[in-house]
Formats: sequence, structure tokens, C-alpha cells
Amino acid sequence: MEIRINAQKSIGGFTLSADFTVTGDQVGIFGESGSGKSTLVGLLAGLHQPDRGEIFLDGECLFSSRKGIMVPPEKRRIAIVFQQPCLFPHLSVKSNLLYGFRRAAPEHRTIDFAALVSVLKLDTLLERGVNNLSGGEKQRVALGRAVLANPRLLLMDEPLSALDDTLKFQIIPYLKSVSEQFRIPYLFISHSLVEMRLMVEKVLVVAGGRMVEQTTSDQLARSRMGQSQVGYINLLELEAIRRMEGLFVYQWGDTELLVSAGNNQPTALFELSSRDIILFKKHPEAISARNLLDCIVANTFPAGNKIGVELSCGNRRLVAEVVVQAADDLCIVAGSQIFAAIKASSFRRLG
Ligand SMILES: Nc1ncnc2c1ncn2[C@@H]1O[C@H](COP(=O)(O)OP(=O)(O)OP(=O)(O)O)[C@@H](O)[C@H]1O
Repeated sequence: MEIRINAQKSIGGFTLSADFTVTGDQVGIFGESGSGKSTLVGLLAGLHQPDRGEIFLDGECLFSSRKGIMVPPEKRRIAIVFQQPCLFPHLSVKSNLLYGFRRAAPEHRTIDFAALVSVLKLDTLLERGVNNLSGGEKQRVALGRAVLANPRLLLMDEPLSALDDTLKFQIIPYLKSVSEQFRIPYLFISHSLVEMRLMVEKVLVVAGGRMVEQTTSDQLARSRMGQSQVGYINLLELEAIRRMEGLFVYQWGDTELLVSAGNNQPTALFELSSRDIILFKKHPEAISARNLLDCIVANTFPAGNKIGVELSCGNRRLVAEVVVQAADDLCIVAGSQIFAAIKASSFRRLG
């Protein structure tokens, strides 16, 4: 997918000035509230007409003020999934899904209904009405309906913000696998750094109605670490091994970790803040933290008044942070050995 845009739109006292080209099948748009993300979505989908400029999707002109082109929304083959799923309340799950399929031109009705229903785990819900579905189920139906229209671009405008954390992290794998299996590129809009890192690699950063940066989601999280209340969030996909003394033992690469917030699933996603990792220059004799990892400093980076420390722990990476003075005291330089202590209770389970 390639989006090329050079367009302006003023709404009330706000002006969006979008001027960028982006390529990739899973792209994020990140920005604070009011920065212009939804306005940009509206321009791409054809819900707002720019005051002037041009918009191209995969080389096709969707809008040009100079040439007098404005392709209407229904002809763009761009689908949107919003924060609040807008389903038809009088139709069943199946009829809601098929609405997307029937809207597609016959030559684009290529998404296999049964396969999609299976990926989204909607099999047992097909005959139900949509009114008493859970928030996550409704969002899966909205996603399925959008995908069945076989769009050439799926715009996801904060599709997770209305869901609680548990549902949010359950639905993320669906969003990704649907896009990958049915080859539908997406633009994912959010102001959550963690969602960005789980959903996309490439990110456009929007601020004050302008695209200010094109970066990776991980780089973005590192660059914001100094201003963040919670530090850098390490995301760890762990494999359950066994239970031990009330704790859960997980495999992380070639390292075993003791975690208190485990569950009975074979794999689980955890977050760990860079602030919850204590570094030691030498092996401590005895500590209360249940995890002590023997690491190598891979590199360091500035993070406000702190230093970010990327650790190589066997075949995995972790980001810790220390104040500048501590970095000097610990002689933290790339290549040096360091021990990282992590309490079992510092891991927070996401899904
Ligand atoms: N119809 C309108 N009339 C006046 N101002 C508007 C209108 N629509 C949007 N705006 C303003 O334009 C700015 C950008 O809005 P937009 O919805 O694009 O931001 P956003 O980045 O998507 O925010 P959020 O993350 O809160 O959804 C905001 O200041 C908003 O108040």
C-alpha cells in the first residue's frame, strides 16, 4: 500500500496540513488527542473533502483540487472500523457480516466467509442478535463486516479505545491475523504507544495538524521514555512451563522467569516497565527479587534526564533505565556485563 497526500483541510479553527508519502501494509498514525488523526482518516476515506491538494492511494488519484477529482467514499474501497462498532441492531451477526460482502462489487467478493468467521472465532455467534454481544465480540463483528467488503485499505480509528484492557489485548491478534491472512493493508490510529508497538512497525506521528515524524513504533516509544509516567514498556511473549511455590515459571528465549500474575494459558503477553528493572554491576549475594538475569549492555540512549539501557539477555532484549549518575557508577557502556533484578510481581499480564 502506498499513500501519497499533500492536502489541507480547515474545520472550525483547526487546520490539517498533510504532506507525506508512506508505504507499508501495517502503518500507524500516532498523535495526542486533537492532533488531527481522525480528520486525516476522514480525508482518506472521502468523508471530508480537502480544501485543496491531492490524495493518491496505490497511484490512483482519490482527490485533486487542480483536476477537479473527488472519488466518492463508496467508490474508494476503503473501510473504516471505529472506536464504537456501528452494527445494525435489527440484524443477526451473520447478516451484519454479509452486509459487507454484499456491498462489494461481484469481482471483489473474494473473501471466504467461513475462513473469516473462523479466524475471528464468530462461529458460535452467527445466529445471535448483536445487541447483547460483549464489546470485544461487537468489535470483531465490525471488523469482519469491514473485511468481507474486501477493501484495499482498512482504516482503524482507535478501534480499541472503548474496550477494557483484557478485551483489548484479546482482540489485537485478530486485527493482525485478519489483515495478514486476507492481505488487507491497514492504517491503525491510536494514541497508545503499547497498541502501536503491537499493531505496526512503521508510524507517522501527527502533531498540531501536521505530520512531524515518520519512525518505527519501537523508536517512538524509546524517544518518549523520558516524558512517560511509566517508562518504556517492555513487551514479553512468555511460554508457561510450570508452577512453583505459588508463582508461575515462564520461558523467555533461553531464560526462565518467575512471574506472579500468570494464568493457565500456554502463552501469555506481559508488560514490564523499564522502571522495574534494577541493575547491579556485580552479582548480588542475596536479593528478594525472584529474577536475576545475567546480561550484556547492548547500547544506551538518552531519555530526558535518564539513560535508557538496552540489555541483551541471552537471545532476548530488555530496556531498563537509570539516572545519569547511576550509569556512571555502574560503568554502563556497550559490551559491559550487568545483572538485572526483576520482582515476580513486576510483570503485568496483558492477554
Ligand atoms: N466539526 C468540527 N468543528 C470544529 N472543530 C473540529 C471539528 N471536527 C474536528 N475539529 C477539531 O479539529 C481538531 C482535530 O480533531 P481530530 O478529531 O482530527 O483529532 P484526533 O487527533 O483524532 O483526536 P482524538 O484522539 O481525541 O480522537 C480538534 O481540535 C477538534 O476539536
